[in-house]
Order: sequence, then structure tokens, then C-alpha cells
Amino acid sequence: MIQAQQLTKRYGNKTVVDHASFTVQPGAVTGFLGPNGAGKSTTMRMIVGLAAPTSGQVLVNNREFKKSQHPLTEVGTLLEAKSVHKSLTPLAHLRSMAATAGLPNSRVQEVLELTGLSGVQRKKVGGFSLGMGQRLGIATALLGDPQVLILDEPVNGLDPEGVAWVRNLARAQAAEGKTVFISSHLMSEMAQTADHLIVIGRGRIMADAPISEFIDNGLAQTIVRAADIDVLMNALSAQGVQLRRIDAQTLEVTGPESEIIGRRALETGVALSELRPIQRTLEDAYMELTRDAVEYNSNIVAKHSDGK
Ligand SMILES: Nc1ncnc2c1ncn2[C@@H]1O[C@H](COP(=O)(O)OP(=O)(O)OP(=O)(O)O)[C@@H](O)[C@H]1O
Repeated sequence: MIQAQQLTKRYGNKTVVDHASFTVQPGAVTGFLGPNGAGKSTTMRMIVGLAAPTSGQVLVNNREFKKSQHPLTEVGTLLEAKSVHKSLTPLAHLRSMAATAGLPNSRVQEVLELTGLSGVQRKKVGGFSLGMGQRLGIATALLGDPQVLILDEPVNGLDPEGVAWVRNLARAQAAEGKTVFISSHLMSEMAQTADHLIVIGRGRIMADAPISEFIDNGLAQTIVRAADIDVLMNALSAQGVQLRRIDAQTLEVTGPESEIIGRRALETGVALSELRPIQRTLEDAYMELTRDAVEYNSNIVAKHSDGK
């Protein structure tokens, strides 16, 4: 379990992580989602003591991780681009890591197999593709069979097969009761992997909920079309209902379910030519949540490239 309380990190006068409080539970995959620059990596680095919080605290299994005597068997991490020396082989790298942590060589063979690297265990890492490098990073994270796995953008650079492999691995680890915390800026990927989502934007926690609730919390939206749409518009206006005119006969209604709108139309004698619920995908919900939290959005880039 990971517990952050009012976790804050400032670099100079920039607050990168802003009073973040959340709990990552064991036995589930928790997705840590946010746009580029939202503070995901910094939060993960604070969890394992690679960055010191400016204020607040974070505990791993009820203790500060930097005080751990057995780091590899408590937390497995994939945090940044490989730091494995190019001339090393996966076998040599994993064996030296295992030796440092007092783990048997048999465990090295297990993780090589688990990550599909057995066939290249004696090849130099320098010649590895990005995907193979990621697999080696994950093999290193799994070496101590840790209770907690923290993977920062593990599918970056992986092909679809690699993405599916990471997903299955994460799910299998969670099924064994492990705490699995995975960051990504892609909702589509997290939607298929995570049980629970924590969304961060500009260093602040913007949502923290099971994936199902995440979408259910969104308000229903319906496209309604009728010749006398004005009559229906009046009948629908009430507190909590948002109405947006799309054209002379079309309205977007946010708030009530389509069924209620249909009933209201019947009561007021308005013949509908269309009543269409808008299916909000997880991607939509995420975009809505983080719309104002994107550090470098395309408008800003466009303005700069115009030289204005
Ligand atoms: N050591 C540092 N010194 C100064 N600023 C930093 C440092 N590390 C990160 N930042 C800034 O903190 C902000 C958050 O960065 P962070 O890497 O945590 O975000 P992220 O959500 O992981 O983004 P990405 O998906 O792009 O990796 C960024 O604006 C980044 O430039």
C-alpha cells in the first residue's frame, strides 16, 4: 500500500506536486494518469525517496521507503530510461543486482523467462530495442518479487504485443495481491489495464476513483431534435440542466437522462425527430477533467510558432 498525505514538491517557485493525498491499494492495478508535466514522475520519485518532498509525506507499507533495509524485495520500480551499461548483458546486469540484494541466481532465470528475455540473456544491452530495454527494466523491477510495483510509463515505445504483455503482467501481479501503480498519459491504455484511477493535473489530484465510477460520475448528455425545439427548451429549463443550442432545431441537453427528456417532450406535445444519448468514453471524461491542466497545450504552441 502507498499512502501520500499532502505531498508537495516545489522546484524554485514552481509547485510541481501540490498537496497530493491518495492511497494506492494492494490487490489492484492503479493507473496514475495525467498530461505531460502533470507531476507523475515527480510523485513516483518521492514515493521511493529519489526526490525529497518539500512538505507532506508518503509511506510505503506504513514506512518511509528510503529507510528500507531490503529495497528490491519491497518495491520494484521502473522509473526512467535505462541506466544499464551498454556493454552488459541482461544476465550479468540481473545477476549483479540479485547478488547485491542477496537473491539467488534462480530468481534471475525466473524473471528472464517472465519478461521473455531468456533468448537474449547473453546479448549486449547496447543493441537492444526500446521495447527490449523496457522489458529488462521490468525484469529488474520484478527481481525481488516485491509487494509494490511502481512503473512510470512502462509501455512507452512498446509495440501492441508489448503493451498487451505489460497489461497482463500488471494484472497478474495485482491478482497475487501486489500493489501495482502505473503512470501513463494515455487514458485508452489505462482503461484496459487499471481497476482504479488517480488523475493528476498541474500537480493536483483531480480524480481518485474506481474506473467504473470515473465515467459514471459524468453527467448524461443527449442530442435532441424537434421542429418546435423552443417549446421543449422552455419545458426543460430547470436547475442543474444545461442547454446548448446547436442549430435551429437541435439542442444539446446536459443533466437529465434521455428517457426523462423524451417524457417531457411527450407531456409538452413536442414531436421529436431525434433523441440521441451521447456516449461519453473514458477518454472524453479524462479530457474534460484535465482540459485546463495541460501544461503545454496546442494553442500555446501554435501562438509561439506564429511568433506572436
Ligand atoms: N529536477 C527538476 N527541477 C526542476 N523542475 C523539474 C524537475 N523535475 C521535474 N520538473 C518539472 O516538474 C513538472 C512535472 O514533471 P514530471 O516529470 O513529474 O511530470 P510528468 O507528469 O511525469 O510528465 P511526463 O509525462 O512528461 O513525464 C514539469 O514541469 C517538469 O519540468
